[in-house]
Amino acid sequence: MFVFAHQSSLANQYIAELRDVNLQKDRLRFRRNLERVGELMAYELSKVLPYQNTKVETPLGIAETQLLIRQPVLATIMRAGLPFHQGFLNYFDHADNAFVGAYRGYASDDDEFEIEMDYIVGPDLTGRTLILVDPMLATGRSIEKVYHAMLRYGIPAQTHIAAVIASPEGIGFLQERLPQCRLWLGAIDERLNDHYYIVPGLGDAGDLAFGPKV
Ligand SMILES: O=P(O)(O)OC[C@H]1O[C@H](OP(=O)(O)OP(=O)(O)O)[C@H](O)[C@@H]1O
Ligand SMILES: O=c1cc[nH]c(=O)[nH]1
Ligand SMILES: [Mg+2]
Repeated sequence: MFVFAHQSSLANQYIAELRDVNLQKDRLRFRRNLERVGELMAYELSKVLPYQNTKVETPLGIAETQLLIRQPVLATIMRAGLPFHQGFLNYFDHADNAFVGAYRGYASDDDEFEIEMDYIVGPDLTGRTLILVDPMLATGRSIEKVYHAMLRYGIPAQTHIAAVIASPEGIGFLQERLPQCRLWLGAIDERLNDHYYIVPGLGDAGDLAFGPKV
């Protein structure tokens, strides 16, 4: 498991700004910070992907380098995942992409919910590197449901899960249910509250990025 908060870097400043209740009023900055964390996390993740030796022709000769054998598939969950996804896509700029519409559906007045999923589109995943990106890993139920739904497009060679803020409960859930997936996290917080929100977390990432919904 990789965690930005376990080492010193600028990523922690961007995450601090995402959490800051005053800076959150600036939606553009909130979205851009999700994107910036996505960019930095994409770079860290790129270090464990397979590369091949390659030659590139310059105006003056031939340079030897290593390039990714194949670009990954980036998959995200709307809404909050969109700016984070864009950060990954800025760096994996030739990636293929998948999008999923999934959200917490509340049946009644209580806090219990089912993950509703009503839109999914993606490329053939057979043998690919799949990176599931969603800024909030709370209970882990959204990611788990989306991972299984994605398998209709084929079995990936490896799967990475990227989140900005995670709860210990969500991490434990995914480690039990999806032990084959590698986790890339910005920070691990204290706990979930009674509404299954991460504490201290940052609040509702989708609303902060795009505005309240009814
Ligand atoms: O780990 P979980 O308990 O499943 O919760 C995490 C989910 O909650 C958020 O989305 P939300 O349902 O708020 O939708 P939104 O992005 O449209 O606001 C977040 O982006 C995750 O998808
Ligand atoms: O803390 C949380 C949990 C789920 N979704 C969010 O946006 N925040
Ligand atoms: Mg939300």
